Amino acid sequence: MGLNVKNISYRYGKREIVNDVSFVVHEDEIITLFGPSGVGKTTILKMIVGMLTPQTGTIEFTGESTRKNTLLVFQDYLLFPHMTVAENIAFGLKMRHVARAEIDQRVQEMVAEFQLEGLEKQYPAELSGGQQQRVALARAIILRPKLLLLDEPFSSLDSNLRQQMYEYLQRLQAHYHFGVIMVSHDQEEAFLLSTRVVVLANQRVQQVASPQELYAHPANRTVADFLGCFNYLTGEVNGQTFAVAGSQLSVNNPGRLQGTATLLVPFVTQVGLTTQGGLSATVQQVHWQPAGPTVIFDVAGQQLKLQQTNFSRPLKVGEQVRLTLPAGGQLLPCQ
Ligand SMILES: Nc1ncnc2c1ncn2[C@@H]1O[C@H](COP(=O)(O)OP(=O)(O)OP(=O)(O)O)[C@@H](O)[C@H]1O
Repeated sequence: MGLNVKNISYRYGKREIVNDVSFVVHEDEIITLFGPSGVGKTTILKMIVGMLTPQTGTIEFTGESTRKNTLLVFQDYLLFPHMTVAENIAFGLKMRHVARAEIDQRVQEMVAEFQLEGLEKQYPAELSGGQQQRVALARAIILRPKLLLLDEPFSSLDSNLRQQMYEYLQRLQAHYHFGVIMVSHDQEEAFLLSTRVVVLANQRVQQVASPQELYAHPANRTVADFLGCFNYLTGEVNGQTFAVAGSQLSVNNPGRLQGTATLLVPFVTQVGLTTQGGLSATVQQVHWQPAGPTVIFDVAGQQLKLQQTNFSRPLKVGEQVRLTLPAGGQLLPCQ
């Protein structure tokens, strides 16, 4: 089961929303469409379920997935206000004329899965946001979708309830086996839940990668900026070395880069202190945090922020240090 989205484009009137977007969803994956507001994430979901037709490109369902067993759950739940919890959950099966006894048994299964016991006869207005969200998911999962599309499903929930919903989603996915395409602009959520993330910006797919890969190797400056967790050190490339502030660093030079370039240094890079060589820096600020201090260095006028967990000794504001960065850092063209 899965999905193959190939080169789709969509315009509202003359306004281009998405252009040449491609990605695949494999069996049992959680894919997140991740990008700034208005980039076209909901538009892509609507094309997948057939509410909109792409002006170019194709959307192919593979394996057991079909458009019929693909369900879209909207951000605002859209529960029927005049129906009880049990009636809301049963609704889709009723529409499919499933036998009463089977409906009752499957509703009970969903009520148990989503811990909605005792709420079966309540109306949506009598439920908390988290309970409403569970009913909305139960109402979709009872139909045994092969692909579940979730449009910012957890955005209205506080962080504790979100954590609970993540657990529900992962547990249910493992139990009932369906692929998920989720829309989010919450990075923590996208990274925590997704097998792969589709990063969208400027009408296009910028990168499709696992959270780990995105973090280690953002494809370009747009992705790095959107992730927002990198320093950019500008210097000069010479072969496999990179000179910044009079220090030579070993880098992962893709070969085509020469001259001025930017070294990506993730905030969480673990650096060492040395007395010889390394990168010369001045400690500008030190902020205590439970997982280790965040230290801001000045590197010849460029700022380097590191969320370090294991400096070999406490650092003092104003002191000069020499830092050893891990070899093989990623260079991007200078912008
Ligand atoms: N029916 C419509 N007619 C014209 N423009 C529309 C229509 N629906 C959406 N748009 C525009 O298309 C763009 C993409 O909308 P879409 O809802 O797909 O973005 P999104 O990435 O899901 O945004 P958000 O994260 O804010 O939900 C937006 O600029 C929106 O204003």
